Amino acid sequence: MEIVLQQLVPIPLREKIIQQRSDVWNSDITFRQGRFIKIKAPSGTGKTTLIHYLYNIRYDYTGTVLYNGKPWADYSAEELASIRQSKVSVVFQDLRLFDQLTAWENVELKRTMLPKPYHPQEKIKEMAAQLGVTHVLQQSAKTLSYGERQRIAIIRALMQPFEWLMMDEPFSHLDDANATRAAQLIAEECTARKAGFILTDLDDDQRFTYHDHYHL
Ligand SMILES: Nc1ncnc2c1ncn2[C@@H]1O[C@H](COP(=O)(O)OP(=O)(O)OP(=O)(O)O)[C@@H](O)[C@H]1O
Repeated sequence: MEIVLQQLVPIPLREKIIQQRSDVWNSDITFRQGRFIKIKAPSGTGKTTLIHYLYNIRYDYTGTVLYNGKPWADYSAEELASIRQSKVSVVFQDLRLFDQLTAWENVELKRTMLPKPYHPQEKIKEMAAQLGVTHVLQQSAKTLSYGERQRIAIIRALMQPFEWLMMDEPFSHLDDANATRAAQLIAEECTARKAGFILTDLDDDQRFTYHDHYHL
């Protein structure tokens, strides 16, 4: 199980990329399941763009992204929906919580997407306690601080089964202690599923033992 990038170049960034060296853009690389992969890049070099290509919600690129040997473009809408329910989970930089729902409802919605949930409901409480967000679970998501929203988005992403977990600067608004606890939880969940983990960040991140490092 792998994700392969072949000569991927974002059309809006084409000029910039041609002038600079990148491990990812305009290269052939393979992300393998089970590995922890760090993608480091300064602001504005395309971390969010890359995550959107890997999750197949943005298509303004040349080159190819192959998921398990098949280009994203060749998957049907039904196949893509199924992949997002059980194979690929994501924490976007803008988190994308449903503001009109409570934090709990945001997580529960994801947990119950499949008829047979991956985690029991008690797991939400357990993870919320670990990440110090028990007291906000019944609050509407729009009233949460950004750091609380980040922790809820992380818990939400861990509720579904997945072979790949992608996170775009997931700790940007967390203090060190909470980031460390979140990283521990993420690593445990990825290891239990033998999943691949892709994290983008501005800095060197010491919270995971990465197998692969790339500079965007
Ligand atoms: N649809 C678009 N059209 C034109 N330019 C775009 C488009 N989307 C992104 N860009 C530009 O591409 C560059 C990379 O954007 P992106 O959000 O992927 O960067 P990033 O590395 O995630 O940045 P940050 O660390 O600040 O979040 C930016 O200069 C942005 O302005």
